[in-house]
Amino acid sequence: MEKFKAIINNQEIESNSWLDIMDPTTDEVYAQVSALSAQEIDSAFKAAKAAQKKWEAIGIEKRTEFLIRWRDLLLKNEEDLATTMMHEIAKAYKDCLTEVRRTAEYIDLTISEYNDLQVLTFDKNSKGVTEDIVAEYKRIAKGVGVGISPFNYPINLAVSKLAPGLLTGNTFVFKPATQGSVVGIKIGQLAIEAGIPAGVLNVVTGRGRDIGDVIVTNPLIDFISFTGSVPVGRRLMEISSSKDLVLELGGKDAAILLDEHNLENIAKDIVAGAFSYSGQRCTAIKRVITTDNIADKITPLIKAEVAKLTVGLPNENPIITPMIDKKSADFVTDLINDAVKKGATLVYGGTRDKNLLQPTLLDNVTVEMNVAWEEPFGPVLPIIRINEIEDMISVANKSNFGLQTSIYSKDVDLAYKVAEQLEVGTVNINRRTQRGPDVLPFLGVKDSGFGVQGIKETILSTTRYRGIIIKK
Ligand SMILES: NC(=O)C1=CN([C@@H]2O[C@H](COP(=O)(O)OP(=O)(O)OC[C@H]3O[C@@H](n4cnc5c(N)ncnc54)[C@H](OP(=O)(O)O)[C@@H]3O)[C@@H](O)[C@H]2O)C=CC1
Ligand SMILES: O=C(O)[C@H](O)COP(=O)(O)O
Repeated sequence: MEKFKAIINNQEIESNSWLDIMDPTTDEVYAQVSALSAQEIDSAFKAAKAAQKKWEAIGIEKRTEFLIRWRDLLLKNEEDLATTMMHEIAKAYKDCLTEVRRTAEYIDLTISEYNDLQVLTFDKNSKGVTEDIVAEYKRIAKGVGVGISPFNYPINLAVSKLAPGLLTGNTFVFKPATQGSVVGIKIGQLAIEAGIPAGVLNVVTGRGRDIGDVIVTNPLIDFISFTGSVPVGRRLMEISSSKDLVLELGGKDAAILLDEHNLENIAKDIVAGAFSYSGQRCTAIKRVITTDNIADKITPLIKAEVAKLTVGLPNENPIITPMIDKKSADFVTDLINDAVKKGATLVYGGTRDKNLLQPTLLDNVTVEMNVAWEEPFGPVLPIIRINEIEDMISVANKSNFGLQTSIYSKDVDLAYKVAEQLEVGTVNINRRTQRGPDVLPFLGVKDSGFGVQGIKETILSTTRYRGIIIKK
């Protein structure tokens, strides 16, 4: 079995302990990665700190060249990266390839967005300035960043933190999810191959519950970008040494249907939004809210679409693949059982072979059922019947999450009015919930997050103004 070593200061670390990386499809150990000690993690921060000023000083043109070389290497190695990802997280191979390509595009867009950033200047002719001064405000690096990514997009949600921060002159200690660590180490190896200097990108591996506190309490941290679950996000807020945090956490995105227009296409959109990568996406549609009349019409259409979903192993490129682990699959099964026990109608699915769950559709879900509120992060979609728009908004807003919502209606003005009342980061009218296009700001409110991601926003959150004012 192959072993992959963590990378600190561009050196592979000869650690004494190893962490098993499972293949969720076979439930066998696929590889091992270093399980770093507290001392080794501390040395990663020292390396990042030592490298930062020099990395910033080499200038934007040089850093852009390094990033382009890194992007080229990601693409050159896309098959290997996609295959690794497929084994680590059981995502369909073609979706893994798409993720690598989306990541390469993310780097290109980061470079072009950075070029569009304006330097702020003021002088005695500027509004509100009475002194004879010339003032210039440039964005500069914050310093040493921590990037912590989740399992479900191991390349994209890593590079979307790292690329903007690296481009602007920061250095990083990057901790990939355990399932996703081999890919995390591989992108670190490719950064070395791209010539990115020692200490600029350090990849530390180990179980989050063992090394997480050690990472986030290091005194050398200037900012943290985390994507993952709510409990870990909350812990970071409590204990991190830096309070400069961007947190992208879970979601319970609703699709609210206001009328009967275009139901066949909406059913297709909802199913794509709910079930891709087996629902293991923060932006997946995780509940449908609509009236009795509309539900009577759309439920059979959604059922027909769900029945078409392909189910199988990731190398066969289906939509539904085995869930990331048994604990997660058990959680979804419990949600389904709880709902059925309390009177929900099992319209489709509900069966399971180990971690491979059939896509499951539940109708007549009520607010007493856990599946109405919990984030399953798995292939189950509840339909909640509510007849008044005010009550739909109220149930949508009662969730502790506030990531995104979809509203489907032929009356865009009405949909817009509803959108204005929803407590979420983003509302999509007549489109499914999703993160892209990546140039858009991406944010959650309430338990769904803190701060904003997206290409420009990440450039902003990994930099600060430095003002220089000259009195004439
Ligand atoms: N809003 C968004 O953009 C997104 C949100 N998510 C959310 O993430 C969750 C699923 O991802 P999952 O990977 O299971 O999330 P986790 O919160 O379990 O893990 C996320 C990352 O945090 C690490 N971690 C675990 N414990 C700690 C700790 N105490 N301190 C610091 N880091 C720690 C994990 O490492 P390890 O794997 O070693 O435990 C992993 O790298 C869902 O709730 C989902 O909604 C996912 C994607 C996008
Ligand atoms: O991690 C996630 O779930 C993503 O941020 C969602 O991205 P997507 O909407 O592009 O799948």
